Amino acid sequence: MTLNDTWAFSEYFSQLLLASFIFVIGRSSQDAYLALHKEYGDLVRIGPNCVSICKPDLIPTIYGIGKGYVKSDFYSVWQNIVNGKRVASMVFTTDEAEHAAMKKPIAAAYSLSTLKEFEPLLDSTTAVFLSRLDELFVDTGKVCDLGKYMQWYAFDVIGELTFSKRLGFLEKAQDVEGICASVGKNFDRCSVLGQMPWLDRLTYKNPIYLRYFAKPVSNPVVAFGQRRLEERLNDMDENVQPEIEIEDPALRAKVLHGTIPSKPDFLSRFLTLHEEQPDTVTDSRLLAYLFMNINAGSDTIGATIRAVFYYLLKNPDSMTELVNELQGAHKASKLTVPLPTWTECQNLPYLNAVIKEALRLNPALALPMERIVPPGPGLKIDYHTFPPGTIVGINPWVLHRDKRIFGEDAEEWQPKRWLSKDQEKIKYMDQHILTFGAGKRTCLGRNIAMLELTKLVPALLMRYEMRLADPEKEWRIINSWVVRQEGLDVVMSRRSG
Ligand code: HEM
Repeated sequence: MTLNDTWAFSEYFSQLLLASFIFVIGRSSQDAYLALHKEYGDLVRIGPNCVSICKPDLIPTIYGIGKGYVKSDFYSVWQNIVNGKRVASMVFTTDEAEHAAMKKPIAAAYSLSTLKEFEPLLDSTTAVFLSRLDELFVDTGKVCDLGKYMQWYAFDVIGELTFSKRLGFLEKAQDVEGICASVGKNFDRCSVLGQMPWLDRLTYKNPIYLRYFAKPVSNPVVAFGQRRLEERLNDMDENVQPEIEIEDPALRAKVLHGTIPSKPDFLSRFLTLHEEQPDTVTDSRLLAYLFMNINAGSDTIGATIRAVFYYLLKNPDSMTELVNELQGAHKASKLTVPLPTWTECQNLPYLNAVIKEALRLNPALALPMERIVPPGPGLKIDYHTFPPGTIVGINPWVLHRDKRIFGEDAEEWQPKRWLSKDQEKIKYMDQHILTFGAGKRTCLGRNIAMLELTKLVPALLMRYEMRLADPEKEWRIINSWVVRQEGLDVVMSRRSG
């Protein structure tokens, strides 16, 4: 079959079946996209006006700054409704001017230099996490659904960073106010509607529905942020998370209680901006910032930590190599236990390679990141020209398995690829990592994510030996744009020495 034939075939296929809609409803679209690209090549038409692209060297063209490719209506579907009006968070606005206005005041709060200030907040939640794992699983020998706890950890961290309070997931060992379920439902619904945005305009964003039936705040996650905001404004911050007994004094010393006004959490930063620039940081934008943190910074982190541990547990050699590195560093007084510092963690090559490999094989957002071809000559790839208005996107899950970029073992877990002596090769691979997006719309929370991942993995591995409860069992991946993996059941014990 020639490229023209395959293109025609996939065109026919997409028209007939509305391919992307069907893949996404099936919840395993990452496999469907991979299979289609293997069969039909670099360009696969997945909807009447939509093309999935998997080809090296195209990231700068589609996502590069100043190239004019804007986000498609896939993103509009995720915009929330507050009091009958659309309120887009930064992730989901398709309007570049609005995006710039939203980003400018808050960008510094997410910068690398601010990171250090977040460490005590992060350590506080990690101390609670370890203490809960000790109590609930190590002391009892019960099997731990580590995936579930990792998601709760991620929620509590973002609560601690945003509101200076853990949201109580770990303390209560439950989904507080059903917020995980709400975030999950929102991903489930919007990932499907995003394939046919007109369906969203016809239903949830229909003016009649909005006028007569919609709740004042459409999304429970926004309502959740609103309640936390009101608590802060009414000085009702304390005592939200139940106090738990923490036996280990080294962990107890790290746990922060209640709100100290000088603590640099996101909410206090946003409130200061709200006071200083009320016309820019309006009431609704303030809520959008809170929603953005909870929505963008919880499930994505949970999915990535789960992947790190899944691959380590499935690859015992890799686990041993990492534990040896950590123990060696600890013996040389270069790694603090129970909670290592960010600076220490950055100096551990195998740890960083493991995290990079998990981010490559398991990008937390696994659908094409859709952009619209701008006015002008169109997008020319090989002998195809896609006219302005065509929706194009690269799916990180597929690109990260491309052998032309990552080599013959592209589909395998191989952290050592990141430790190659060939710096050019590493640079080329790095240029093709899309886990955090690319260009102007790159993930704003990337530094926080790396801080969280890089500190948590050694903290857990220095404390516990872990094994899969059933080594033969595979996890289940549910793809609702964010990938949610189920079935990471582990048995854990305290590591000796
Ligand atoms: C491992 C964790 C994370 C992953 C894999 C991830 C991934 C991504 C990706 C792929 C995008 C771009 C989406 C697109 O262009 O379609 C994005 C955007 C964004 N992310 Fe993250 N993210 C993570 C953690 C976080 C955290 C912790 C926060 C905040 C606390 C955050 C906040 C944002 C924001 C605000 C944007 C929009 C940026 C913009 O449009 O300017 N993310 N993220």
